[in-house]
Amino acid sequence: MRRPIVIVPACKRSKGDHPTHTVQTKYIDAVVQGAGCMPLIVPALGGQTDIDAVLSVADDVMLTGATSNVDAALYGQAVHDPSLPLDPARDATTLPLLRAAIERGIPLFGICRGFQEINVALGGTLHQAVQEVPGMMDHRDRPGDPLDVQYGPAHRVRLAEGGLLAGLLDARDITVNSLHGQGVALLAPGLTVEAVADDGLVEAYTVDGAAFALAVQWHPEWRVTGDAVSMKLFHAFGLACHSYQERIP
Ligand SMILES: N[C@@H](CCC(=O)NCCCC(=O)O)C(=O)O
Repeated sequence: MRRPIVIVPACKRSKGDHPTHTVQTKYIDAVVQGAGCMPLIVPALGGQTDIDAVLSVADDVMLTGATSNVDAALYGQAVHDPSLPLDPARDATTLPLLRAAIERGIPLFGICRGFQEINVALGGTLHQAVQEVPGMMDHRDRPGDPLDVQYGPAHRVRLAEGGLLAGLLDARDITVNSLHGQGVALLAPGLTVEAVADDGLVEAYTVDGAAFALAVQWHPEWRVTGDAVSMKLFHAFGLACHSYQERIP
């Protein structure tokens, strides 16, 4: 049997003078080495995307992280810091795509920006600058640090008792990396919290009623094969893809 196909929507960003559609290699490698699946990159075509065509070949959808922010207009707010990058082409691709995937029961895995996209797509909102919210930690990385430091352990998250993650990881809490300035403010209806940081920020959730629809604010794709927790997450994700593939001819 062929490997399950994981749809990975790209970011649209300029490389010099040329607009490009890009996905970071670590996400692609994690799908192959962590989940045992075949990634299929989909360009950020926005409204030109034929969602039926894309999902007709999908056994899963994985939404990656990105330095760009989800446009605050999508949850009814003005952009707080206009100096930070946006990616409207990605927003216009991923939000309708993930809604359709959820409606069809296609497994979904969101990471960082992907975690934020799902929340916004389903009616939630974001803190645009978590570090400016009284009582909240600064969840950002320092771009000048070496990557090993940026993606290194940053803070504890407490896993929801009886939740998917607590069962999957057989743990009450784990330490995660942290590279985000935005975060969940209002959790969308139909999402169940799976993990929270010590400052109360939601760090993971699942979509109610879905066979597998998990989103995490941290980065389990980072050097996935060297991290037991990350491998458990991607292995579970891969099993969900195989189950979906076997269920749908
Ligand atoms: N821009 C959002 C999301 C942050 C995010 O996805 N960070 C990771 C970027 C690099 C990578 O993909 O590893 C925010 O700041 O909250």
